[in-house]
Amino acid sequence: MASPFLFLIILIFLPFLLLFVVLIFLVRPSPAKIPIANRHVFITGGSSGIGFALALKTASEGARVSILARNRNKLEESRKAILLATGVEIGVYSADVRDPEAVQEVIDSVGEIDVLVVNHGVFLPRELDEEELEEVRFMVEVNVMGSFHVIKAALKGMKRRGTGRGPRSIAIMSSQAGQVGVYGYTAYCASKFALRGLGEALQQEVIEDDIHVSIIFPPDTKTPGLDLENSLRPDISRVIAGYSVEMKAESVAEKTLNGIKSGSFIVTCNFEGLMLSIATAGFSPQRSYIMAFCEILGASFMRFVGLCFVWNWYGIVKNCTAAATANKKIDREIMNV
Ligand SMILES: NC(=O)C1=CN([C@@H]2O[C@H](COP(=O)(O)OP(=O)(O)OC[C@H]3O[C@@H](n4cnc5c(N)ncnc54)[C@H](OP(=O)(O)O)[C@@H]3O)[C@@H](O)[C@H]2O)C=CC1
Ligand SMILES: CCCCCCCCCCCCCCCC(=O)[C@@H](N)CO
Repeated sequence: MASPFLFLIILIFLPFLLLFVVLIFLVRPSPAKIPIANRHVFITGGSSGIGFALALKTASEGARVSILARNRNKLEESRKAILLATGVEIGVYSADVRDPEAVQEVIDSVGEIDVLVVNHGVFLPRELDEEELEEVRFMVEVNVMGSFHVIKAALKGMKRRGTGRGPRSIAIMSSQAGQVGVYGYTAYCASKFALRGLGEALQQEVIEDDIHVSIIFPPDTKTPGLDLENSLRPDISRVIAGYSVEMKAESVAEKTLNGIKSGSFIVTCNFEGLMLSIATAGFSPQRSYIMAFCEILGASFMRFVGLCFVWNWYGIVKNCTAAATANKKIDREIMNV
């Protein structure tokens, strides 16, 4: 006869077990695997940082790779570097993603795309009050409209419903600043949050074409873009972003590629990112019943953790602002003497 203790254990775990079984049947879309070898991968912003690391990685895994960016010299350098490292010749194309015709022309010229990586992006962190509207418009136009131009230009060719070409992927580079509002990033956060909405809606529209959307949420990543950003960044932004560990571009590229291959909708890059994805799961599609299980069990606890972080960040904002005001006062006193 089973002991009462065993009975109790079963009783406690039964609901979890049931939930798990339900989730196996509930999660949508159904699992998908995206092959990379011998397929055409098209990467915007592939001449620098994360995009370059991804171009290198996909080329070394046997994909045909094309990259798009503005600066021809950087494109050429990337082509040479990848040829040297892998022996693979990639295609390089110069266009500004803000120019829909130029983007369309490039995409029409490269042939069928199997994996589209919308990775280009610009970031100029500054308090909104200090930022020119021109800079806000620049970030929104490149990060949001630029992504629309690229996706729209590629979509018709990628769709071709029922052509038996195998599953295709559209991967979009957001940021942890697309999951969390961060001081000094009003425009950038707006642009990166926007990409999530774009991706969630788009996945419903393209699922029947066997196209699988992934959104990647990296933390600070060591790239030329970050070096430039660091020269502008308000201190408070630096402190808040510092709560998520900085990564190397190669590691982010590796996470990105694994996410694409497994057809994951939300792709996280480090531990903090994984926690953020549980805290912000919302109504996003989820293929993995294991992740769905973690999201359900983690939801309320992660909300509590999130509130603790927010408490801490508001404290930082208060202290830094008080310190800055005090400094100004001292400056004024010194000057008055
Ligand atoms: N580095 C980081 O800390 C993080 C970055 N991200 C995101 O990852 C992506 C890549 O970032 P990262 O590697 O750091 O960036 P980099 O600044 O190192 O590279 C940006 C790439 O995008 C291209 N690009 C920029 N503007 C345009 C444009 N108007 N038209 C076409 N191409 C353009 C650049 O080439 P060119 O200038 O020649 O056009 C370059 O190839 C971005 O979307 C960024 O928001 C997300 C989280 C963290
Ligand atoms: C246990 C739960 C942990 C939660 C930790 C939360 C940390 C949030 C940090 C947000 C970081 C935003 C980085 C933006 C990087 C980026 O996109 C730029 N480098 C480009 O501008």
